[in-house]
Amino acid sequence: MKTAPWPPGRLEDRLRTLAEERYHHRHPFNVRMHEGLLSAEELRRWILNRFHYQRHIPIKDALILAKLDDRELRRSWIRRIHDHDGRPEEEGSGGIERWLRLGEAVGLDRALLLSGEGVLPGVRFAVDGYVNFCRNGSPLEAVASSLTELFAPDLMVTRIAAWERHYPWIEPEGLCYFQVRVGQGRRDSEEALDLVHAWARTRADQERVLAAFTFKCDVLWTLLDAVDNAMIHRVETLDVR
Ligand SMILES: O=C(O)c1cc(C(=O)O)c2c(n1)C(=O)C(=O)c1cc(C(=O)O)[nH]c1-2
Repeated sequence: MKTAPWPPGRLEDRLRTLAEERYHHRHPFNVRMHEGLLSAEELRRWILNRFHYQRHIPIKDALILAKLDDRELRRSWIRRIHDHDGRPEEEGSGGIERWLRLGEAVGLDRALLLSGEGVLPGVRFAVDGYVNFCRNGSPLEAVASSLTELFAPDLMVTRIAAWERHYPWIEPEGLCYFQVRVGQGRRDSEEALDLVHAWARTRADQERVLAAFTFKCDVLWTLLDAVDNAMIHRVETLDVR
């Protein structure tokens, strides 16, 4: 006998329960960040390594775009690439540019971020894992893996407040990436959730959604593990002090 699909709302409840356990807001590195316990060196290392994630987001979105066979859907999804890469007619726009400015706000040269030097092996593996998951997965799985963004805006609001309070040495323009992303993240994750609700018609599909979401939580967690462990073992891949 085939297992019946969960009723509407149940899938979302399951996602929220999973996030409560596994989303990276619970990672010890984020907890210490919000408590104001990170050194300048630790924050810089996070920003440098997270840039590796940021610059791959439009690449994975281009892979998803290529899987969408509907013109309206492609028209909507392509906005994500513009949001990160910026539009040619708006020089200096886009999330990647704002992240480079975040780097500058903590004293990291943009040339260093762009060089990729100092990106930890664990971060490279985690980001490769995410990009390849979207390359090889079904449209449903690839879109579902972006659903962690349902929980990113609240985390960013906490992060902005924590940075203003505990790390006043960071130039305020550095926060711009997060201030802009809060709204974009809410809109993008609601769009992704609507697609997932429309596409996941069977219990097996719904289970695939949860598996994709869990995988993505693990990507984000592993990225922070790598950054955190570099501190503990003082891996001197790069002096970013
Ligand atoms: O700082 C964060 O905690 C955080 C989390 C996430 C997320 O949960 O995937 C994203 C972002 N930031 C982000 O800035 C971003 O552009 C983004 C895109 C995506 C995605 O999977 O498509 N996630 C996230």
